[in-house]
Parts: sequence; structure tokens; C-alpha cells
Amino acid sequence: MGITQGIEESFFDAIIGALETRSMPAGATLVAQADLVDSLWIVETGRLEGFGGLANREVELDAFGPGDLIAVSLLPASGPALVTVKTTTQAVLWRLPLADANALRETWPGEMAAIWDRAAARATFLSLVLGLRQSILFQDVNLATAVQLAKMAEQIVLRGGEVLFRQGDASDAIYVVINGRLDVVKRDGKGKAELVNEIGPGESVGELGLVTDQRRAADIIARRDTTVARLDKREYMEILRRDPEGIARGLVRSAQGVSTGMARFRRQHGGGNLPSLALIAARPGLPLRESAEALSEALGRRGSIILLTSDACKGAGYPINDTSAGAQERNIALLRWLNDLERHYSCILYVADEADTPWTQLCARQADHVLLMIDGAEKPAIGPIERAVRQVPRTAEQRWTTLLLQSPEIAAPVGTMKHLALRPGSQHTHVRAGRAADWARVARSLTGNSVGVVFGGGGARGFAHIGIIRALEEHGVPVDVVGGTSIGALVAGQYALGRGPEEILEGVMSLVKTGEQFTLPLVSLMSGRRFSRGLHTLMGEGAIEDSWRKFFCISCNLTSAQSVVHASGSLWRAVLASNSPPGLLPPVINGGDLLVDGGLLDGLPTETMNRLNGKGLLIVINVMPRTGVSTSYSYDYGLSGWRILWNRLNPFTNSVGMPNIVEILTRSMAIGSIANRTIMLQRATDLLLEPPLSVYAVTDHVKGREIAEFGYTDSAERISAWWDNQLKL
Ligand SMILES: Nc1ncnc2c1ncn2[C@@H]1O[C@@H]2COP(=O)(O)O[C@H]2[C@H]1O
Repeated sequence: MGITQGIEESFFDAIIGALETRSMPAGATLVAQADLVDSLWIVETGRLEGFGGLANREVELDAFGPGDLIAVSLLPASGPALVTVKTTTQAVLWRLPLADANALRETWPGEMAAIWDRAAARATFLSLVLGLRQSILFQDVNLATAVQLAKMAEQIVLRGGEVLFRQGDASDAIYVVINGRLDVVKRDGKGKAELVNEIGPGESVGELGLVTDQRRAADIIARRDTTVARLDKREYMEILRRDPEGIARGLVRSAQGVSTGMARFRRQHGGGNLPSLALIAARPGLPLRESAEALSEALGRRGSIILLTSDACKGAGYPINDTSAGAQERNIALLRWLNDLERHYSCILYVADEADTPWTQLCARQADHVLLMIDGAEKPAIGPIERAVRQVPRTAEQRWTTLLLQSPEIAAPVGTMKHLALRPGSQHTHVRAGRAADWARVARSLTGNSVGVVFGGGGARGFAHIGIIRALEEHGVPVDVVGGTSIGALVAGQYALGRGPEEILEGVMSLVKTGEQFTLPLVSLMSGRRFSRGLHTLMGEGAIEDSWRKFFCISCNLTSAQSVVHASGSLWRAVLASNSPPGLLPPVINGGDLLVDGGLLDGLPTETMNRLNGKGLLIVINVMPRTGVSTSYSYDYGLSGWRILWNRLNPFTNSVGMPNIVEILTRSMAIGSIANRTIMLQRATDLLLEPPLSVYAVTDHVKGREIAEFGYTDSAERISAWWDNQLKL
């Protein structure tokens, strides 16, 4: 590959003027891997070798002799060296600084482009040799075989979402992933798809079909933009003949499943431990940049984050709109660069352009998780950028979250369900401009660190929840997901709306003061009218989706005998259903089914919380003592209502020892779920709070403030000690 080959005489004179010569002894290092390179070199005399680091050993990648061009960066501007280059003999080199090369480009555009293309081709080839020698399948082959492999292999760039091949296709080639990621998806007889594996750099696909001579066992789809080296069957067989021992070792490694283990190891230990993210605004004019910075700062507490904009990419030498000569090489170079970034950082945050550009599309393809920003106050509609981005092919694994920007002035968002109806399958979070705490919540959710609190049922004892909320707030425990049953749902619902403990206490007290009417016991003992009206006023008209915190509550469907998780739709109706003890309040009618208090089946919904909050932190507040309703009073001959009335009226008898009908009904209702509770609580909770509340009766609503205070005093120290030991995000 002589540099002067085919180059005009006058240009040759010009370039000679820019060259500096340098003599080097044998064994000297010209450039070390990862150093910034700012030059091209041409070998005049002597020999050099290129090495790449691989699992603590250096492998040989390339050899250079007189007339050869040494280009070790994939960038036209200065960039990191792919390899280490050392002299093996005494050598004389010509150095062409990239700055001078760029200046020469002004006068000799065509000629310099030819040199650059050669340099790019050489560097791309080098990166392919490096990729192959770092692969599980070919890491044991000798240098000559690796160079031969790289010469035969076809380098293919797949776009995110693109299919490499389908299950059932004929097996004609194997593919080594150089940069990027592939999904292995299997389909059953009914066409149901399941992700069975993920393939990262250094791993290969298709060896199964090639070696066993069977059709493809799975679909292979690019998770993001990916470069693969393709070797067809004939070529692979030829390599097998050249270096049977090296190939056999690779096959054994691969068959032993070291492949997936190694890739997982790399992913865990070589950065990339968080999903790659893309922040995309649905339309121009949203505060994309500020939001990206706020999110990046919040994520930065969890790992090393790199925020990538199209400008940053351009600055690094990768113009994304580039269609000029050599664009394919630069594309490969870009993917390699992104791959390196992924290895070095915990997370890449791709920030889209404020328009539908190739960069915005690339962001959508690269992300494991797309964050779509919309204006929560706007009329629900699909934004123009969003519309374009939705056309970008993507794998089924990609997750979407809609971030609804809200004004910091509003009490609660409105109309969220309409925004979400346009975006099926998307999660959502509300964020207020300028509120770092909201971005911290998004960061926790993205990294599986959301804090969930389960508020159990237990009548008036549930006032303790409110004191515990106060303790959580005072110690700065951020709560992201709340859920509960009965009184737990009532407290959690208000907390989800962003209310503080004092306001929640006032709210629950106001309901107690409605003094529910006892009715003729045809449907229930109480009419429930005042309670439901009061609850409606208290919670407002909004939907669960409109609350700042993620919320759910539990009711019980009497008709189908199943517990119901309310995580969507009218908030007050959900809380009402969760608070309608059968026999005491009338059931809530929902589509012909009767819904009653969730305490019947699931008074402490930790399983539902686990399902909704994944790997997040779990705090459980149990206000239902494991033993309850006992009395010292003996009523062997039946218990007369008159006797109880007399007891109530007679100032000389102790009426506290006597469980009333409400207590007995409440306890009976909960009995099934209390029996299950012991088992549930033994499962891992991060913090279990069980204030000793048996001194209070489930009907002690008038003591609400005192019970709340009790909850606070009992939990404050434990919460503080626990929170001090947590990793904060
Ligand atoms: N769990 C898996 N099941 C099937 N194929 C897998 C799996 N994991 C990785 N693969 C790769 O997916 C490829 C699909 O085509 P092949 O059957 O030729 O070879 C297969 C393997 O290389």
C-alpha cells in the first residue's frame, strides 16, 4: 500500500514539504493504544508492528514495512489510537501532521481525499482485525489467519431494528459483532416471540446453523446500530483449514457458553451497566437542553454519564449528516466510538436535535429506553418530531417513557390519560421545570432505584401512616411509588397528589367527621353517601395518572372473588372501592361487578408493589397487629345489645374491653389476609415498619392525631438509621 502510488508529481512535492522525518531505534513505541493521535506516518525504512490489548495480553494485529501508511485512528481529526505501534527494527518514518494534511486539502482536495480514503480504509481494516482478534470465536487464531479473516470478511452496518436473518432461514454464514448489540429472538409455533439472548461485541451468531448444518434457530435483530463481520461458509471452512487448532478452541469456548458469560461480564465490569437513553422532544421549542442537563446531573449520582448531542459528535469528528466519500468508513468509526463510550461510561444519554434529523433518528435507534418529552399542559397530540421518530424501526425490547412537563405552579396535572392514550405501551412521569427533585425521581426510575411504600389497611390505626410519612419527609427519603389498601389507600392517594402529612391528616379527619349515617342494614350498616361525597371532594376529579407519584390501591371484586389493582382511572372511585368494608359501607359498582374493601384479600399489597416497582426499594408499613379483637368480658349466654348499650351509658363500666360490631366486622374481613401476611412479610422488604398499635381500636378515628403522632415517634429513629445506610440517588 505505497502512499505515493498513483499520485501526481506536483502534489507529491507539496506533501514532501509538509513531512517531518523521524528515526527510531528498535523496540520503541511510536504510539500507545488510546493515546490521542494527530498524525499519519509513512514508513521509509524498517519494520513496525501493531498490537491490541485483549484481556491483559497484547495480540499482534498488523505489520508495517517500507512505503506503508500507518493510520491508527478512525478519525480525520485527532482521535484515540486503536492500537499500539512499536518498531521491531531500527526505522525511519515520515510524519504528516493531520493539521497540515487538512491545510493541504484546501489546495489539493481530490488528492488529499484519496490519501484520507486510504488512511480510513487502513484504519478500518485495523479495527476489523482488532475486533476479530478480540472475538471469542477467533481470539486463538494466529496473526496471519486473523489478517486473512479480515480480508475475507464483509463488514456490514446494521441499523437499529434491522433484521440480520430470520429463524428458519438457510444457514450460509457466521457473523461476529464488532460494535453494537444484537437480540436473539425465538418464535414458537404460534409466532409468539421471546428474547432469548443478547449478543455484544466479540460474540458471534450463526455458528450453530453453520456447524450443525441446520436452519437458523432464531431471529437476529439489531438492538441498535451495529457493525458485524460476515464470513460465509466457504470462507469459514478455508480458515478452518488454515488454522484448525485456533478455530477449534474458539468453537469450544463458544459452545461452553463462555460467550454469553464473557459478554455479561464485560457489560457488568466494563461500564454500560445502565440502559442507554435517548431524550427526544415531541416538538421543537421544549426545554430539551436544560432537561438533559438536569437528568444527566441526577443520573451522575449513580454512575458515569456522558451526554451526547449532535454537536458533541461533530466536535469529535463524526458529522452525522455526512454523505461524502468515505462516509461508510466514518459510520463504522462512529459506531466504534459509541461502543467505546458505552464501555467507558455507565450510561450514554443521547440528546436528540430539536428537529427530525439523522441524529435524532440515530438517538432513537441507539437507545434501550426512549424518553419522550411532551408539554403536559398542551392539547393532547402527537408532535412532529415524535411522529418521525415513531417510524424508526426498533426492537420489541426498547422501552418508552413519556415525560410530561408541568408547570411548577399547578397543584396536580390534568388530562394525563388523554396524552397516554395516544402513546400506548409507554410509561409516564410528570416533571416540573426547574425541580431537581423531579429529575432525581426520573433517574431513580430509570435505574431501578425508585422507592416504593406500601400502606396497609387497619382502620383508625392507619393514622399511623401519616406520622410515618412525616418521618420519611423529615429524613429526606424520596418516595416515588405508593400503594395501599383501605385507610392505606386513602393516605397513599393523598400522598400521591403531593400533599404533606398535615394536610393528609386534616383530610382524613374531615371524612371521619362526616359522621356516617347508620342505615337499615339492607345493603350495609351505613349509607356511605356522606363518606363518598366527602371523599370525592377531598381527592378531586383527577385520574390516578394525574398524580405526581405513581399510585395504586387494592379492592376486592365480590363478583369474581379476586383482588383488583387500581392503577389507572378515577382516583377517588378507586380509593372509595378500597374503603368499602362489606357490611359496613355499600359496595362500589363497577361494570356490573361489586367492589368492596381490598382488605378482604390483600390488606398489605407488597406483591403488587414489587410487580410495579421492580428492583426498587420496598418500605412496608403494617398497621394491622397480628393479634387483635379480644375481650375480658365473658358472655357465655349470648351478648345482648341492651347490655352493651347499658355498658356504654353506665359511666362505671369499662366499655373499651368490648369489641363493637365495626371492629368485629373489620377484623373478620381482614382475617384471611392477616393469615397470609406473616408469609408475605418474611419476603425481602427493605424496611418493615410495624408500630405496636394494638392499644388502639380500629374504630378509634377520633384519636387520629394521637395515632399519627404515635406512628411518627415509633418510626423516626428507625427510618433515620436505615436511610443513613442507603445509597442515595
Ligand atoms: N438461546 C439461543 N438459542 C438459539 N440461538 C441462539 C441462542 N443464543 C444465541 N444464539 C445464536 O442465534 C443464532 C441463530 O442462528 P443459528 O441457529 O445459526 O445460530 C444461533 C446462535 O448463534
